[in-house]
Amino acid sequence: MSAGQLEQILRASPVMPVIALDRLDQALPLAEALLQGGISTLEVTLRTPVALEAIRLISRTFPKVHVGAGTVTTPEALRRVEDAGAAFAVSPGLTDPLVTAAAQGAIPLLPGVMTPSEVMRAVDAGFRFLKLFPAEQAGGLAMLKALAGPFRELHFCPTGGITPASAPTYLSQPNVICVGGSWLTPKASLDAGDWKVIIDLARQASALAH
Ligand SMILES: O=C(O)C(=O)C[C@H](O)[C@H](O)COP(=O)(O)O
Repeated sequence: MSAGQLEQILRASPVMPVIALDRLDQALPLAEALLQGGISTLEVTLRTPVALEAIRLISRTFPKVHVGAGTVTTPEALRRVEDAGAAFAVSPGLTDPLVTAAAQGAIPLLPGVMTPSEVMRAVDAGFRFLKLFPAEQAGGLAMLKALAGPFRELHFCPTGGITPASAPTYLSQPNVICVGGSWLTPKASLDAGDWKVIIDLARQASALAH
């Protein structure tokens, strides 16, 4: 696990698109559209059967893209995404087996937390970059402000319920390194192959200040 590597990846784009791909042929045009719009870090969730192949394809084709794997909940999933070429992994939470697997693995993990005790557990395990998930339900901005008191050295990527309207306020919080969201990749645009919509959404998102 390398915190420096993860920091560089998370700082690369203010918004990390959270992606669920239904078809493998969407992977490359989508990565290209996001890149054209200025977004170079993306999270392909393991929610669909083509996710692993999509990660493999994107990482081989676009060395400049930091392609991460989302919904990594088990050591086995972590090994599989590493083999597929993922640059990092994201989990909605954190378990003891995942802590062990991340420590032994070669790619950094961004674990999910939503309470102070979960934050403390993640810190004990050596993590400094955390995903606040589900961000809005966990208390959103007010929660992040409260966490900044006792946990000064931590950086969060809030994800879950964030919108283009709320993203700038989240990003203005000193303890927010980037935000995650699915709004950059609407299913209808993916299905229609409407890459222009996605380029525009990515342009707007990449123009947001960190
Ligand atoms: O599947 C996972 O592991 C996830 O990471 C969940 C995502 O973070 C949220 O589904 C994104 O939420 P929205 O932006 O509100 O759509």
